[in-house]
Amino acid sequence: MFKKVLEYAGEYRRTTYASIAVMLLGVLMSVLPYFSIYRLIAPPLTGELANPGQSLLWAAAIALCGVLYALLYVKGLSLSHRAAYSTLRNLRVSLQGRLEKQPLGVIKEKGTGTLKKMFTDDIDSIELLLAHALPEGLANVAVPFFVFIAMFFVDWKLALLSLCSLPLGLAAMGAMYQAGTSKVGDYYASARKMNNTIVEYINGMEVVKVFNRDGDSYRRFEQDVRGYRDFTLAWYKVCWPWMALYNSILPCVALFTLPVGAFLVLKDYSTLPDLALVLCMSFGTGAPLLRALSFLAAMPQVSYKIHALEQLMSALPLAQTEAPFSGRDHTVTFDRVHFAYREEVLHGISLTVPEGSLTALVGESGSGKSTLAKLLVHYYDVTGGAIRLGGQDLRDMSLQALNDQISYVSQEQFLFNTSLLENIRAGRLTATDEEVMEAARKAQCMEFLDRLPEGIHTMAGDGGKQLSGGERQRICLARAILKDAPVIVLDEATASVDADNEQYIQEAISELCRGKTLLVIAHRLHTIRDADQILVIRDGRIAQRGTHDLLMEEGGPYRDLVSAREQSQGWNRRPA
Ligand SMILES: Nc1ncnc2c1ncn2[C@@H]1O[C@H](COP(=O)(O)OP(=O)(O)OP(=O)(O)O)[C@@H](O)[C@H]1O
Repeated sequence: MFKKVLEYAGEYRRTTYASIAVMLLGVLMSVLPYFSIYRLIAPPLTGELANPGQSLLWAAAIALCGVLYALLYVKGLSLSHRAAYSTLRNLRVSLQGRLEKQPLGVIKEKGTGTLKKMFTDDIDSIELLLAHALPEGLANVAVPFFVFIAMFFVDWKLALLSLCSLPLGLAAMGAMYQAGTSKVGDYYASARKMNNTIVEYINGMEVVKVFNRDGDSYRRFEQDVRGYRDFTLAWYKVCWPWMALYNSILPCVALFTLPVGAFLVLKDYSTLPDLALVLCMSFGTGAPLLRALSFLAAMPQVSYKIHALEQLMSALPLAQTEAPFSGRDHTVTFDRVHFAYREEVLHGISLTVPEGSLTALVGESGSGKSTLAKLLVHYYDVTGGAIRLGGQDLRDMSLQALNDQISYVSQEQFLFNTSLLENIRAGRLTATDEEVMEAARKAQCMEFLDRLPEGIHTMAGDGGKQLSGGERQRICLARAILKDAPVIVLDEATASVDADNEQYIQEAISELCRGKTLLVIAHRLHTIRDADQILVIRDGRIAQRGTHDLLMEEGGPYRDLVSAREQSQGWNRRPA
């Protein structure tokens, strides 16, 4: 466990070792006074006359050790914390680097709560390991270890007696570990669940209020918070008895030494001064052992978190190379593509979107349309087959190279809490203010930007909450227009917007799509009547393909879909 974490210490590994050395000296200073005490009480035991000068010297040594212990302890802690927090920083940067290489879809599935917990709380908990358990724990175990060895040179029988409590204490500690490990998984899972629920509860508050789901939502919240409490208590409950046992047995190094040692002295197997010395040494080891133990209780939890972090870090990265895009054109090809989240949802999809053409995907909810779009923008790796852009497999180019060629306009429109100008500029960071304004104009944003007090310099608010859904959509379209990628993947918004907004959005989309290779997930069928090709997706397979006229004439799933939509929303809309 220490080794794994120390790999991230980098240049601070030496600082960690220095902190261990300083702590070792510190703990030694906390044990030496017991030797001085022995020197103070030894003369009467050996029948020597006490020397006041020497006694004063031993007393001064006790005080000096106390001062040195405090100084070394502070220095050791300052070194260990410097090393620990630098290692935590390295861990966070490394985790971010690994996550960046993993498929975006996989990252999103983990949930904001879980990821936030890993980045903050879980990594923070490793501080206990690096700043305390490693330097303090090690020093507090090492010094008693050497003291026990020294005891053997004094009197091996008495030394053995003072070690007698160790096996009992260690057995109790082992039992605690075993019991704790069996529960820590449940505890950790419940913490993760609670985190995700809290994040979801906060994010979904608006929906909860609108649909009067306060009761339901609160019940789930309450249930997961209660679950966390129950699992935590269950975990503590199995650990507490063993903790109490080893905490009381282990430091009692005089448990056997005092009664049995006195018997040995009476029987002349040992001497009184040796017994006094061994007892002093034993008492000296009690406090460091207790301190070392205080860290042990948390170790199963820390170990579990390190394991979870390792798992996250070692998840398969997205298949990609460093190569730039070198496709011959921007024709998109799906070649017998299979894909599974857990169960397979796409079963051998083959399709071609010729450069400069519009292909529309239609189908019932859950048929696999969004998954196809996400695969094209490489949110996930296909589980079978291949997706090519201009003949080049997506896995044979870097994600950045692919991103330069494709704009994905999804239903989730995320705006950063910065100015609208900067939000649009995110499409092409090198764009001038004039170019951003031009993109905003093309995306029909001026209509609402002119109404805002600070125009395009208005702050978007947390997640773009200052704007209406339609306005947010247009800002995102402006971003895509500015990016000007040759391939556009458009997941049409299902959320209904008012007629004015819809007209603006359709105009922005037309501007964005002019002359591009287009894959559109169409929820409103009237918008794709002029598509070069319409694919009807059903249960992860292509059920029908052709133009609108051809498919209407042919009959089958497409015509059924059109009739169903006609019935539900009317067909008298203007084509895009
Ligand atoms: N992250 C995920 N994890 C597991 N299963 C998923 C995930 N996302 C989608 N699915 C499943 O994959 C199947 C296809 O989903 P997909 O979102 O591609 O359908 P869709 O046709 O785009 O639906 P809609 O029109 O409602 O957006 C569905 O059965 C869905 O439940």
